[in-house]
Amino acid sequence: MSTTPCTLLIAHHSPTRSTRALTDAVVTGANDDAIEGVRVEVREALSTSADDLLAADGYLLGTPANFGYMSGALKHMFDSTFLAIGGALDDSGSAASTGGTTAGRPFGLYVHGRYDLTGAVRAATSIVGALGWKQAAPVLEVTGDVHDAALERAYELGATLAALLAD
Ligand SMILES: Cc1cc2nc3c(=O)[nH]c(=O)nc-3n(C[C@H](O)[C@H](O)[C@H](O)COP(=O)(O)O)c2cc1C
Repeated sequence: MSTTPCTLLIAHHSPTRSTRALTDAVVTGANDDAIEGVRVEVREALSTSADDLLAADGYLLGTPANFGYMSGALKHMFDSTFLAIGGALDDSGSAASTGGTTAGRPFGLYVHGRYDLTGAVRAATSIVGALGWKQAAPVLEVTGDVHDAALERAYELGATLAALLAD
């Protein structure tokens, strides 16, 4: 008898060497040989669709901090899918808390920047909070050059989310 593997979707915007190195480490960790029964899907945020998000059981989101916010690419992903994946707006047009389609699914987040990640982390966690996603690991915040310690933490983040879905 075969069982359908859970899917971990890694949706990221990694336009530079620093962000790409973190994403590569996250992906490698998620594919750790010790973790079985999880399919890892990697998508550029700009080409991540609502169907991709709906089909996943958990999420890893990666973005640089740009102008005090998440990248435009990750923002675009949420702008273009939010309502289709269970999000809702209140009467003022603000994101409203919802128990929609993807509510309860686990997520992890990694953010790279040069000096201040606050706004990017707050924006991303606020949106997925409105979707009802559950934070499954501390946000990985990396400021400045990406050294081995950060890459190890990125690997651990990927492995943590994948292991959670394998359980
Ligand atoms: C237009 C622009 C805006 C940026 N805004 C921020 C920011 O608000 N906070 C921050 O920590 N870094 C900021 N950065 C730095 C980027 O986050 C950083 O370039 C990115 O994570 C990639 O890292 P790297 O340049 O070391 O490869 C910005 C960079 C650019 C080009």
